[in-house]
Amino acid sequence: MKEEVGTTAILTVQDLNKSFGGHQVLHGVDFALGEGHVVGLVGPNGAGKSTIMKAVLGLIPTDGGTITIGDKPVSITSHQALKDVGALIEYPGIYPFLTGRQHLELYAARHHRAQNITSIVEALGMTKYINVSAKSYSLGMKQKLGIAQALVDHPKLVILDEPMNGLDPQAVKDLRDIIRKRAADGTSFLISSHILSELEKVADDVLVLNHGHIVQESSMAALADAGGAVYRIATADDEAAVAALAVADVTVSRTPAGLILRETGPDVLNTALAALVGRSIQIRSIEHVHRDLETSFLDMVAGDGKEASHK
Ligand SMILES: Nc1ncnc2c1ncn2[C@@H]1O[C@H](COP(=O)(O)OP(=O)(O)OP(=O)(O)O)[C@@H](O)[C@H]1O
Repeated sequence: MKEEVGTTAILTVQDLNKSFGGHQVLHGVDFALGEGHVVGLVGPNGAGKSTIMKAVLGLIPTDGGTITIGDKPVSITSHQALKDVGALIEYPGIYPFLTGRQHLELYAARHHRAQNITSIVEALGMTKYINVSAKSYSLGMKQKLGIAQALVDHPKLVILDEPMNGLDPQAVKDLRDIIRKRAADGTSFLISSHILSELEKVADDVLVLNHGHIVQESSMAALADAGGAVYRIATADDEAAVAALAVADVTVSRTPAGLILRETGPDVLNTALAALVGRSIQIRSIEHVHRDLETSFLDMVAGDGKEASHK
């Protein structure tokens, strides 16, 4: 029978702090992950995503705060709670002379071992090479094996750090289907990814981390609805455009795809266009963009050097 998916927290992180040397990388991080929920952890490079995941897995010492899985604490010296946790952090641990199947046999401890292995191998499309030694695996094949290792034993909590790295589109879809199916059966997921469009398809909630602070914690739907309309403006000279907009008191985020303008008031778009036209800056295109995770994310981490924010 299908397990009932409730709101019980399977993972609770409270006031987590972490420094490396004198550099504090996590500042009072708090969040909870409910049973059957898929939470996306996003943030710029170096924001502290992997550090959170390593702390949750008891792989690194922390500088205060508590981590609880189920009702048991986790720390560098307390790993009992991790029995029911599957994880892929940074790079999959691969032994070149073992076959894929032999790897999975190391991780599949429970009843229905052979059946669990066959099922994850099929779900991730690994059947053709699962009996071949892993030294011949491509980057994507190794990544799939790492994901399979995390999932094969049907853990209650799964932590995946950049799981889509190196996966082809079919494998990305296969992974998405597995995550949604397992979540529907009560498995909880914490997933970091820079591929925000993919994360958006699979996560229920999102945590945005910036410089070690959680700057936003929201359901994916609420995030998409938050704020006003968003426009992407392509100009012939973005640098000059940013300067002209600053003079006009308009805030934009600068991205490789153009300037992202958020409609924070009724006249913002008109003011921006007037400022650009007034300085004879050629406008190549203007597009009303769907307010997705990417635009929300760019707004939230704006002001970090690449983005231009003027008041
Ligand atoms: N072992 C370590 N020793 C010293 N500094 C570290 C160590 N591990 C991480 N850091 C630092 O901690 C900060 C957070 O790193 P972390 O790997 O958690 O970021 P991230 O959000 O996962 O980044 P990315 O998106 O690039 O993977 C960075 O400034 C990083 O240099």
